[in-house]
Amino acid sequence: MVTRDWNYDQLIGPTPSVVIPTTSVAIPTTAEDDMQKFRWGESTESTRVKFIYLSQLKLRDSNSFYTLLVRNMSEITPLIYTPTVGEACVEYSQIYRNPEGLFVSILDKGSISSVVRNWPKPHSQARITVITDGSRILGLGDLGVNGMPISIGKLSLYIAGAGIHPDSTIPICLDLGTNNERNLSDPLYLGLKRRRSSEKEMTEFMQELMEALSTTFPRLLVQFEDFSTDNAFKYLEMFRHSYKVFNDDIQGTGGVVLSGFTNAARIASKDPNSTCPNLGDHKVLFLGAGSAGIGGLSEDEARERIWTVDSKGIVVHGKPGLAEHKKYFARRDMSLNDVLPRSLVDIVRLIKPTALLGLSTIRNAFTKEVVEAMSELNERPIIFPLSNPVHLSECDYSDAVEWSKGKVVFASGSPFPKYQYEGRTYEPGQGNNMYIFPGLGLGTILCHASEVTDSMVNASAISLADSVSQDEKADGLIYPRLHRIRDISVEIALGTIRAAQRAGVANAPKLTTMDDDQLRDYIRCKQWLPADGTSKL
Ligand SMILES: NC(=O)C1=CN([C@@H]2O[C@H](COP(=O)(O)OP(=O)(O)OC[C@H]3O[C@@H](n4cnc5c(N)ncnc54)[C@H](O)[C@@H]3O)[C@@H](O)[C@H]2O)C=CC1
Ligand SMILES: CC(=O)C(=O)O
Ligand SMILES: [Mg+2]
Repeated sequence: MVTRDWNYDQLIGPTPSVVIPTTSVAIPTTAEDDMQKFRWGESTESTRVKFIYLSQLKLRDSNSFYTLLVRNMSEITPLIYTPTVGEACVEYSQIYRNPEGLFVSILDKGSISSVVRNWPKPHSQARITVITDGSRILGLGDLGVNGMPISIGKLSLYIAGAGIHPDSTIPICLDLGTNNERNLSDPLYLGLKRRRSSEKEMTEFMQELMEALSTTFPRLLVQFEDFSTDNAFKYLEMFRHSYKVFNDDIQGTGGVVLSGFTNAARIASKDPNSTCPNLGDHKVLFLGAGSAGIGGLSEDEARERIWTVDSKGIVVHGKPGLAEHKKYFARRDMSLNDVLPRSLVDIVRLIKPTALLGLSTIRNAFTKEVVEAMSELNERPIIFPLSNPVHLSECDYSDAVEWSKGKVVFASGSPFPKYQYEGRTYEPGQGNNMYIFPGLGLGTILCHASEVTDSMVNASAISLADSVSQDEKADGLIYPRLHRIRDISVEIALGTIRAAQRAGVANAPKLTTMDDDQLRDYIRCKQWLPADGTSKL
């Protein structure tokens, strides 16, 4: 007999009654306690139960759920998004309780249109879908249909962080098979027990899917999420000029990294208020050359200042079999015949970067030696371990502070707690695309953009960088605090709309006649708030 691992009986029962006070709501343990548990990704039974509880609350009383989320973004986000969502994905077939999104299977090929038409909410209201094929969920690899909570979690952030109406969102997970042996042999696995489709079959499927979605939901913006790197680049290129689509891991991550790096460079230049830090003084080393490491930074000047390192060492031009997406940043000033260092610390000593960014999924890749080498080279070393979830982070915040003696300018993909060092409290940044996609999506939707251009992504990054307040700057932050996400999303949407207008892809003429303050007000009044429950988007 097949048994499920956990006893969830306590979670079944009447609708949880949650009283929403006018001030912040306390969850059973303190956020600080939870943050300690998230350290090293030790997602406890307690955080899992909270994930399930919150999912159930959303289904039964979505108004209370979103009120709780909007009023407690910093505390609740780690429970519905990284790191807890990673654990939820791994265990999704075990903890599955109710349908929350749309599964489209390779077996539906030929009749995808009739499947998407089953979506039970009004089709004319659909505005945004997050689609994953589950092939690279965070840094956890191929999880197949267990990737559904990623689409759900990202859309919860659209709703709470940008003010998109819940009924305008469609979480989608594609079932194209899985190459994950654990799933294939798990009797409870919810997806197809077959290996992933061939490239040809998948491409035909994707073409049919995009056609079906755009016909059924004419105003839908598509966010591709957590596709394996080869497919992430391939389908973005294939569809970006014919449908409203962007790839969060390539473009959203590019935007959030550019934004955080710009502010970090301001700090490193000792002028946090400078409008234009001299980025030409910087050298950036990326550990990880996948979709997240390569995306978004395609300026010619930037190419000279960027080195990428993959599992085989520094990525050098002319290497036989080099993946297409790695070629752009492959170094031309190094040759395959050079004897190049292999260890990261030796690479750091050779290149002397001002910034070290991790998108490698290698836990603890930024060792004490590496951080010390960065600190010897730089007065304010910029170190961003961006891999998710927490237990795959290249470096822990407390270690980065200790090893750099408090000099580090730090942002991680998943949240770390503040850290006390020599009588001072240090606060980390969270360099996660969750800061970009809600505002980028909101702006794209509001101006009826026909496509998402690189200039719109760049504008979203600049708006995010400029959103850091004077107080936040005084505290050494390079990203705004998360509780301000709705206001930040307004600024990002504004930047996105203006860029869409300049690029000639916006289709809402009345927005062009508004000045920036009028446009801000317009965006704000379009944001859905759980309390009033009205449909605005
Ligand atoms: N903070 C954020 O907003 C985001 C973070 N990510 C995270 O970035 C990570 C990578 O994502 P993708 O680029 O899509 O994955 P990927 O699997 O395509 O790329 C991983 C890269 O790391 C390299 N790598 C693996 N082992 C290595 C080693 N021992 N030494 C050096 N390099 C090594 C690989 O060669 C590859 O280039 C994931 O953990 C993901 O969660 C992804 C998107 C956004
Ligand atoms: C944050 C995100 O999109 C990722 O880790 O894949
Ligand atoms: Mg992602």
